[in-house]
Amino acid sequence: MSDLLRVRDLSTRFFTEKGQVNACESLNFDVREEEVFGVVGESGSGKSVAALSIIDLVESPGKITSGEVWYRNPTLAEETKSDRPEAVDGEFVDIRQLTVRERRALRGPSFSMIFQDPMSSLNPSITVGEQIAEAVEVQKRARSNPRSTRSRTQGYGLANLISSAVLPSQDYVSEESHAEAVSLLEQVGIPDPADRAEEYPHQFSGGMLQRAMIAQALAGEPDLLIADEPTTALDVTIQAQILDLLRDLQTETGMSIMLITHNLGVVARMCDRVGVMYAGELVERGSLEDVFDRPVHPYTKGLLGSLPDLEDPAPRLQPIEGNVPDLLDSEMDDRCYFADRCPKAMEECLSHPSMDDAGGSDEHEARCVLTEMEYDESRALASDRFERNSGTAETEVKQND
Ligand SMILES: Nc1ncnc2c1ncn2[C@@H]1O[C@H](COP(=O)(O)OP(=O)(O)OP(=O)(O)O)[C@@H](O)[C@H]1O
Ligand code: NI
Repeated sequence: MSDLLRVRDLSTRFFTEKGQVNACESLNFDVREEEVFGVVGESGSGKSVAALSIIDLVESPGKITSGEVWYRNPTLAEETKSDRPEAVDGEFVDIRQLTVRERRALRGPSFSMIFQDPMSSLNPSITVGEQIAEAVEVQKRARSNPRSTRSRTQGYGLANLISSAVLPSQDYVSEESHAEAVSLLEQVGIPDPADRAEEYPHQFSGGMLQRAMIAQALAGEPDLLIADEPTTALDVTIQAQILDLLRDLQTETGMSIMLITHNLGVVARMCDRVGVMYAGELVERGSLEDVFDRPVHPYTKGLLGSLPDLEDPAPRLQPIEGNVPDLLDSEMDDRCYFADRCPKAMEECLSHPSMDDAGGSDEHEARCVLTEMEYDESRALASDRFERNSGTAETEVKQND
């Protein structure tokens, strides 16, 4: 399969009172068409910020500070080529070079996102059917417009304007959109969809709400669905049902899914390829088999640790001693961020390891010196030695400032 998305050197920072937080540091990865790409890592490793950065939903004090997000869309590429050739590479468009409006217009028909908490996407005071019908309506305006992207922006803006300011939303949703909403509810496995469409979110169970949110996200027929811990809040049986649903929908629609999760059982069950994040960076990526059966990075190995049984949907990441650093730029030394927790840290780990980023989506890569050398016990960093070293490094940084 060819790539749908090529993320290059994407960095996102939060400018806080404590200082600059490097939440995502020069991310490089591809998402192929029709695949499920998993992103795993401990809490605070930057998974959600990475997702939000792709669809341009990072909020202040956060800011995308660099990088490119190349999205394969021949129509958009054709439209963009004439006035912004530098934003186009063959059938790919760097969405970071589009205007805010243009990027916003891609939400729905190109990218949509679902979250752990369905109520972050659903409005409690509007019936479920109505909300999904609105999403359908927005999409229809976009599609009916021949000059899709730029007009799509206007269509989307207009729909928003009408729904939010001029008319109550119920008035502009056509019968047809309503019928489509019902069929979407049916598609995501909601029984009696016509009746359930008339209900409000609070009348739905957790699993049904999750399905409704998925239906809403599908209304735009997105090329990429980003699912951020979509099943974490659900009990195990419902989790499995929702994951099966996502897998089935992926197959039916041919969309790609970027699945963010703590749960390695979920990754094993769902994903074709995996990226492992640590301290704002991708530290390993490759096919599910590469990463799970032949992990290179000690962090990945640590996560996989004593993973009991991949069939068991419950396993969580194994706790590794120590914590994810808090990603404050001033406190991040120029060395492997995992070194102080790593059982295989060596002298070489006192400089920051690189990862081969030019490699395409077929490559298995890890950000670790162990890709270049065998572990050598005589070069091991004793923990006191390590602390002394990192202390020195920090002092040096401060003196340079
Ligand atoms: N609004 C914000 N202001 C300041 N820092 C933030 C903000 N949002 C996220 N961060 C920081 O960015 C880093 C990455 O956070 P992110 O939410 O992406 O982690 P995550 O891997 O998704 O974790 P979790 O598994 O807990 O959801 C963290 O250090 C977090 O503190
Ligand atoms: Ni998160």
